Amino acid sequence: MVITAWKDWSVHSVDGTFGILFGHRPYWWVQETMIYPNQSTPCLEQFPITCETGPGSPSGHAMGSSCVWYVMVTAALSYTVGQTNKSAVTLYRVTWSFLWSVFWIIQISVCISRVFIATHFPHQVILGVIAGMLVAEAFEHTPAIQTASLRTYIKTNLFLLISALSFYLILKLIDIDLLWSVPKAKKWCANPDWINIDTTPFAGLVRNLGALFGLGLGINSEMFIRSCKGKNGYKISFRILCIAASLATLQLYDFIKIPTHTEYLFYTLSFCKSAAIPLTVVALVPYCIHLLMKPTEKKLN
Ligand SMILES: O=P(O)(O)OC[C@H]1O[C@@H](O)[C@H](O)[C@@H](O)[C@@H]1O
Repeated sequence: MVITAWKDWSVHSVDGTFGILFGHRPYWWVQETMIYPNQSTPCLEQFPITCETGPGSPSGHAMGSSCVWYVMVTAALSYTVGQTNKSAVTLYRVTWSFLWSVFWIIQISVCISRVFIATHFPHQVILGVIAGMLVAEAFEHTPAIQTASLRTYIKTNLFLLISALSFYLILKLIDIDLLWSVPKAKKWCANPDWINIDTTPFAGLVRNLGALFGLGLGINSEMFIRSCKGKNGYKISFRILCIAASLATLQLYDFIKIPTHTEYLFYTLSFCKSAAIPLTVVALVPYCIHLLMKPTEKKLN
C-alpha cells in the first residue's frame, strides 16, 4: 500500500516529500494530499513504531544502520588487506563477499521494515542508506576524532548546538517552522500513546550532542589512556574482553527509562544517558578489564 501511495506521490506531488527536513511520511501524507477523491484514500496500517514525529527524508534509521555497519565492515576488511599470498587473497575475497552480503541484507531489511510500517517512502530509505555510507566514509578519513582534545569536543558541541538553534530561530523569523512535522504526526497518528518525544528532532540533536561529549570525555580520560593506550590495548584478548563486556553493559542502559513528563528534564537526562554510553565503552569498561588483567599478569611473572 505504501508503494501505491508512493507511485501516486511521484506522479502528482511536487510538495517537498523529497526535501531534506521537509519530507512527508506516508502515514500522514495520504491523509492530507488532495489527489485521492471521495474516500479513496489508501488505508495505511499503523504500528506502535509508525508515529515518528520528525521529517521523513532521509530516513534516520536507514542512515544510522548503514553508517554503523559500513564502519564495522570496512574495519573488519582492513585486517585482511595487504597480504599477497594466494590463500590470503582467496580469504580476503570470501570475507569481502560475506561481509558485504551481510551488510546489504541488513540494510534492505531495515529499509523494507521502515516502508512497511508507513514511516517512509522508498526513496527516503534509499537516501538514508547512501547518506549513512557517505558519513561513515567521511569520518573514517578524519582520524582527528580519535585524538582531539576535550576542549575541541566541547567547542564542537557548542558550535553544533548554537548553529542548530540559530538555524531554527532564523527560519522561525521568516515563518518557516522546522518542527512542522510534529503537529502532523500528532494529528494523524492512530494512537496518541504511539507519539514519542524520543523521536522529535530536538531529542535527536540532544542525543547526538551527548554522545559526542561522552566520546570526548572518554578518549581524554586517564582511564582510556591507561587501558587502551597502554600495553594491553594491543592485545587481542583485551580487545575481545572489552567487546564482550561492553555489549553486556550496554544492555543495562536499555533498562534506564527516562521520564518524559517534563521536557527539560527529559532533554537533560537524555544528554547524560547518551554521554554515559560512549564513556562506558571507551573508558570505564576497558579500565575495569585492564585492572582485572593486571593481577593475572603479575602472577604469570
Ligand atoms: O527517519 P526515521 O527512520 O523514522 O528515523 C527517525 C529517527 O532517526 C534517528 O536518527 C534519530 O536519532 C531519532 O530521534 C529519530 O526518531
